[in-house]
Amino acid sequence: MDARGGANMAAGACSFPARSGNRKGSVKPFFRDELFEFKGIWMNHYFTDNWDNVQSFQAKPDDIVISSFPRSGSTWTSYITDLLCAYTGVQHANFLLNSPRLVKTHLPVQFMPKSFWEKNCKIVYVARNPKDVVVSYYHLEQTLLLHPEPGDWSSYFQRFLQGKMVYGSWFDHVTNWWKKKETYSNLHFVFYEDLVKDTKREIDRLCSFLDLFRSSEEKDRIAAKVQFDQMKTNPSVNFTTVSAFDSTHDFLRKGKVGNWKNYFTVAQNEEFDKDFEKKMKNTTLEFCTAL
Ligand SMILES: Nc1ncnc2c1ncn2[C@@H]1O[C@H](COP(=O)(O)OS(=O)(=O)O)[C@@H](OP(=O)(O)O)[C@H]1O
Repeated sequence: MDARGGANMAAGACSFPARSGNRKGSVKPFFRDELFEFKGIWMNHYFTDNWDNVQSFQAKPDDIVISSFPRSGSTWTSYITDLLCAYTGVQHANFLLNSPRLVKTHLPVQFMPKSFWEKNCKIVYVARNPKDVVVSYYHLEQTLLLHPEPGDWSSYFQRFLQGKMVYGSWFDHVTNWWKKKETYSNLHFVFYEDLVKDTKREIDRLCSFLDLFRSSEEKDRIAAKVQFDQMKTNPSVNFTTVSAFDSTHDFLRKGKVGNWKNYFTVAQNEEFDKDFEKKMKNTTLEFCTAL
């Protein structure tokens, strides 16, 4: 979980859950860590060793949380939100202040520190077609050295369906966050595919949710600044250069809807669709997985 910036923007960036990659005397700064079941969710130690601090995190009422299952567009949404909170065409003094804090997390809803609920913080949840998520996650895990070895594509695909991923099952993650909307109104869903299709409209919606008033010109400037090609060349949001990554894959990789079609076999697609239908049958959340 990163506070003020998932997009590593202004002051006060911190990571949550946060800890050093140098665990239990390991000489390597980062190392591949195995999955284990943690309170019913597959996790790795990198994200759980700091658990008491995570759970006792003290939220402030104006904190803005950006939550998602990994690889769903959270960096993009964090960057947009960060610019919306800070941007007036030129960087003004507030840009250097620590409020509001942006807190980026991939925690399943049941793991969220209770302080966020008590303070009624605004939470933006980003969701993406799981077929693109699994492909994107597969590439990330090849390069992000603190995650478990991804193995080959077909076994990774099976693990995704079984929910044996860092942060658990995509299906549970998304549907449980969606269910939270029934009892918590300060929760806004953003869909990656909508952001790709019409960034400006999603920025408008974010502004309404966050009670931010930005001129049309400001929103246009932000929409241009957060396009994939712009972000890819921006080291503060394309984290490929940080030391936990080897440099063979890009953190901001393709930025496309439907890239899964280059990886799924016909049989995998059929298996996925069947599983999707079964696991999503009790939720009102609708997804188009054919895109
Ligand atoms: N501006 C913009 N336009 C389109 N797509 C974008 C953009 N910014 C990030 N991305 C894509 O989002 C994917 C990464 O998601 P996350 O930021 O949630 O990843 S992470 O969990 O924090 O590692 C990852 O998807 P893939 O390219 O499919 O791997 C990023 O490229």
